Amino acid sequence: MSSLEEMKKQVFEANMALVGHGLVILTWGNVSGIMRAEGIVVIKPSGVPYDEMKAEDMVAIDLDGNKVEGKLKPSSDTATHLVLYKAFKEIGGVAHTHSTHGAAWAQAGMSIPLTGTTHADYFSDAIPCTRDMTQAEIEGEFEKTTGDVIVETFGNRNPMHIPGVLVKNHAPFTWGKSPAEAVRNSVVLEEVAKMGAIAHSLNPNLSMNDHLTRKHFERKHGPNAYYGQG
Ligand SMILES: O=C(CO)[C@@H](O)[C@@H](O)COP(=O)(O)O
Repeated sequence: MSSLEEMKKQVFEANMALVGHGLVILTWGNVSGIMRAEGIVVIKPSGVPYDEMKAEDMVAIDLDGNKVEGKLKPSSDTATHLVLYKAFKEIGGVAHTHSTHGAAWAQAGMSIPLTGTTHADYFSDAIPCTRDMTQAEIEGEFEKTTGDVIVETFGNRNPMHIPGVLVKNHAPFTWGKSPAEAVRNSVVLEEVAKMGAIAHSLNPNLSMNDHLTRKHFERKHGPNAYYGQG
């Protein structure tokens, strides 16, 4: 199996895992993976029902968005994925879902606060919500700008320490070292979004002390990983 065929298989399995975890319905969402040495991104085809999708349907594009292999049209979110790969050099996979609770926090325009150890095990801080896009941005290259606004939201923070974001009035994007890890982070994001929504409705004044957060995050990611030192 060539490295491209292997990546198409990985990306296909990751997209099917979105369905398996109940994170997408119809044709919503998408997962991609990057072959950095070859400068190729493999992504889900646009508008294809998951129950009709095959590994060979995955589309290969270069970092400028030009199709290099595949019969179908790449996902409509391709430009967003490409911005993230160019800005976040450590990531190997990107996932986008419209998972209910994550999309609800995005529609509310609220970051998911860090108030639980489940959250702290995977995200070292609140899961941020991006700012509003300007009218010019909305009317311009919307998908590329969606990526730009995500990158702007992170500033110089380590994206591997907060491997996900809520795009305001849209939905979550997550990433990781591989397509499978990006999907794992989408699963966690949806779970902590659900927990956060319930906790917030019970007590709007949620809090969590830094030491507990730091202990849990460093347990998973090693000493000094907290606050992006790792
Ligand atoms: O976010 C959206 C649309 O808002 C997309 O994820 C969703 O429609 C899936 O599009 P693709 O089938 O990947 O082109």
